[in-house]
Amino acid sequence: YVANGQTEPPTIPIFELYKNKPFPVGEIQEYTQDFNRSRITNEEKMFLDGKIGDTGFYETVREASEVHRQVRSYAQSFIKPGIKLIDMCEKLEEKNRELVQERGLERGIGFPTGCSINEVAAHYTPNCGDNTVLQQGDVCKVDFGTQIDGRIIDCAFTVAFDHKYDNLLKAVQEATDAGIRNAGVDVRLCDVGAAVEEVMESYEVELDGVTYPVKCIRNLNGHSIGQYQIHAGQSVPIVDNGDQTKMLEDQMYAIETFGSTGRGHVYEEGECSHYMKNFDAPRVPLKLKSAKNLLAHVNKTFGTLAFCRRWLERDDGGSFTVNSLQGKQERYITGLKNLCDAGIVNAYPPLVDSPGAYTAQYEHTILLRPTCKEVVSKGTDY
Ligand SMILES: O=S(=O)(c1cccs1)N(Cc1ccc(F)cc1)Cc1ncn[nH]1
Ligand SMILES: [Mn+2]
Ligand SMILES: [Mn+2]
Repeated sequence: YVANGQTEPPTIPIFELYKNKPFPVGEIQEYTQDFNRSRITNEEKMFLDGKIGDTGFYETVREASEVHRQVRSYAQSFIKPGIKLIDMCEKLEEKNRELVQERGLERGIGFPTGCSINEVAAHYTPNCGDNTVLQQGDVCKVDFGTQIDGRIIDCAFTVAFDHKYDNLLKAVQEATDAGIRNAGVDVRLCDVGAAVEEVMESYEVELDGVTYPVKCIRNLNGHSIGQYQIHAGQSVPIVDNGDQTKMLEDQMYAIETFGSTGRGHVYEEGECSHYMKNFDAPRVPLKLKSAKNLLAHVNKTFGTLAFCRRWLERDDGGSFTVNSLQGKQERYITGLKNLCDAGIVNAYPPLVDSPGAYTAQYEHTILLRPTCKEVVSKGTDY
């Protein structure tokens, strides 16, 4: 059937769906603290906002957000115990490509589909050959991105099938919402962290007879987002870390919080799947032919967007070897290590709390517009 023009499951690209209509506006929040913003009049704020609007920036971000909402709604219908994580990611990514009407670097997937499980908090997506299956008792963080013109929507939610985790998920959803409410132009980053921490640590969760306080994972944070740059330099803490840096007007932010029943601290651990070119990569001469070929492929296919090993094996993958006798996997592993050692590509290994811990995440992308705060990725689900 068709609901407001879209099929079920969704198959019509969002651009087509809104052919001559404006894309849906995100959730609008007024700024609470009006620090030195009173230095500019409302007329000036509206003028600035209108100028940005005229560039098409808001329409671009709102289109990508609607793609994200429809992709995650479809994903929520098939993310069930027994599904192979690799199939889950590929099905979600295929729909993401379809609804954004993928076109090279102009529009497509923003970064790898994270599906980190239990004590793994972030940056896990299966590499080829990983046959991990989602289980009934798992807590899975689904974190994926959609980008148009390099404007990346970074938005994530947690899936758990056992209601024993309800309080953990509620703590994190409320903490992320508190972070979003406290964000604003000229707001100090540490004050956002403090607001998150206060909400998160007001929750506890009872699992199998043991009661755990929900802890913020203090070394994970949200971040500013730039064009084709998922992390644009500012980190938004989820605890009060004393960072007096102020949030910026006209800046996009990912506000994400993580709750844990474990240490509340993650380490980089396990096989890496997530990689991304250093935004300010040095131009160094490469000796290895496979590295040279791989870098050419990365520049063409991903640019400065994050990618994962699985995507290097997609049939549009270039030829990274001198001899094609090597299997697909070996073809790029050596080259990839060479690019990382040369400081051209950074590796982002899984971020893991203590064994037996359960971690949850919620994340939205927000715009600090001159006139208001817009939670562009807000949906009816979260
Ligand atoms: O942890 S981050 O590296 C970070 C750096 C400084 C502050 S937050 N990171 C950005 C990123 C890095 C590599 C990726 F492949 C994808 C994303 C946050 C994030 N991961 C998923 N969603 N949001
Ligand atoms: Mn994310
Ligand atoms: Mn993020």
